[in-house]
Amino acid sequence: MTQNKLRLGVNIDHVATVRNARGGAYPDPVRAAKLAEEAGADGITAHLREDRRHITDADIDRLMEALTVPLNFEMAATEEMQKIALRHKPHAVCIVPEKREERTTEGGLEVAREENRLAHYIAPLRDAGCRVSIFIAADRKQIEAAHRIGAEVIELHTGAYCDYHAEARFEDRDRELDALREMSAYAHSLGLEVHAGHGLTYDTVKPVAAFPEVKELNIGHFLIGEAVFRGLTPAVQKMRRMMDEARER
Ligand SMILES: CC(=O)[C@@H](O)[C@H](O)COP(=O)(O)O
Ligand SMILES: NCC(=O)COP(=O)(O)O
Repeated sequence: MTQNKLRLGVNIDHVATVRNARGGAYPDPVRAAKLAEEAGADGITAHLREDRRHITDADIDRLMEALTVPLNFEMAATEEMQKIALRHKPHAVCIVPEKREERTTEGGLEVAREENRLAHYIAPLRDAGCRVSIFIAADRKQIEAAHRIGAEVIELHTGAYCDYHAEARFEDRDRELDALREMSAYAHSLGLEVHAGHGLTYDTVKPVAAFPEVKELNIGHFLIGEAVFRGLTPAVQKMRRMMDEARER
């Protein structure tokens, strides 16, 4: 493994979405996580939403038992989630914004306006040995605030970049990509580890994977969708390959 290798975190939330459509145990997100591991994922990401619309508490218990790669536990900055994280002490905790009525995570966390609260919130997680990551927009003000509160990692929200690509709004897409590039370099210069994710696909992954400061991409919804057509193992393997190709250039 080279030092500049880009890690792939596979988010298995939407295996749970399909399972929950019928209320049973199938398909099992933990089985998907193990397959993703075997296919080359360097980590697994799961988002325990406050409304438990996909991943459940029992899924987190089982992932902690079953995984041999690190778990990146995404959660809102609530007291309930902090207790759960402190009970499990996953490798990484990624603090994300959550709105009950949203369809998916719409934006980045507002760190600058909540600096004091978030600094106190993440301190026990850090003390427990979790790497604390903050999911934010490519915005200098938010990056600086994440740095000041003591986060070790930021994850840049790539959703707008991917949406603009899908809508063929290429000027807007390229502007977003420039902001992601510039802010990855800036966050890295402050000593933050830089991750990125949300909405990435085979069509959008390479430009982001090519940023030398980015250490990890977290990708879920597209891979689970693609698994319907080609199977999860080939879907993950192809993403892994594309990330490596982008990095070699
Ligand atoms: C924070 C984030 O980007 C992921 O958690 C992703 O959004 C999957 O969860 P949802 O699809 O429920 O937003
Ligand atoms: N943090 C981003 C993530 O985990 C995956 O997002 P998506 O690929 O499911 O949109």
